[in-house]
Amino acid sequence: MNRTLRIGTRGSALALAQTGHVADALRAAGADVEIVTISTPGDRSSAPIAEIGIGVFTSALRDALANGEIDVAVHSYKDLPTARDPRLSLAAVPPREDPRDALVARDGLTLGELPAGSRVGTGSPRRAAQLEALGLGLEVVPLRGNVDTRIRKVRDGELDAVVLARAGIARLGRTAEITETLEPIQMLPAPAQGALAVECRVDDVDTEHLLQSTLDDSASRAAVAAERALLAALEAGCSAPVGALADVVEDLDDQGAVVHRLSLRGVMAAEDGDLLRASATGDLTAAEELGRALAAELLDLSGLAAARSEGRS
Ligand SMILES: NCc1[nH]cc(CCC(=O)O)c1CC(=O)O
Repeated sequence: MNRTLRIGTRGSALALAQTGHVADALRAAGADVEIVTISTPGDRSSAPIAEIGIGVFTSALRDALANGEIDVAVHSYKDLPTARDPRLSLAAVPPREDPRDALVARDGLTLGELPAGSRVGTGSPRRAAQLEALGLGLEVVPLRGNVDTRIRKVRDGELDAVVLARAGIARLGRTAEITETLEPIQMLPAPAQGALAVECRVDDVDTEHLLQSTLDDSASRAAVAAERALLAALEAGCSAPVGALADVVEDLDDQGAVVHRLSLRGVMAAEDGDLLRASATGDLTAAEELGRALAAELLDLSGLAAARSEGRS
């Protein structure tokens, strides 16, 4: 291809870092690329995400792509709405970063070392619900802003700790500031956390092929597909309290041969704030079915939980 690919990105340090990696990989494959920064309403507002809605970071980028202002859009996958955009093709899911959440706390402390009453910042209902369920007596404080702003609140002494996606901190080269990486058993990440979504126009088959062959990682794509199908089936949107994580695991088939399968875990907050958990394993080629099946199981559990709390009252 001898045209220059215009890659659109948000202007935050995190977005520029992750788009830079995508651009480098495309250049290494011989493509001619240029980066175009697009400002989104999500970048201009400081209201809680739950109020301004899912898609605030991504729809301006998607419109610019559909209109032909750019040829490729790079998103944090977890910020995308679950509904497909018929104008666009999800051409590549690059190898996923560590999907876990991370704690940045004062004085090098871990979650378990934070004294009761410590103020822990997060704007995410998913993180808040899971922090509260740990029973450590932590005070969860609402928080928004970019990675730098959030970490600064700990440095300034305004908060004792913040919880962030490890991937975001890593992409900014600041992993030294992490005081604990949270295990999924305590804190399941957001569906698709740590993954990127690289889109092009649905009719731009040359670009689609280039992105797919240069960037796509099938294991990351399958894992994220399962997590997102679970989220979509729970109709929860980005900031609702749903966590999910799929891992590719080795299993044995009927003949005793090693096969790769998907192991999916999910968590959801019931109405009374209790956490409901479920897990299941399925074929790599049926990721979305696995996600939907686990969502159905969580919905059954939430029905049982609701009936139980009614019985109590
Ligand atoms: N909601 C904002 C957002 N979108 C993507 C990331 C981090 C990188 C990623 O998960 O890919 C973050 C920051 C955070 O949750 O701490």
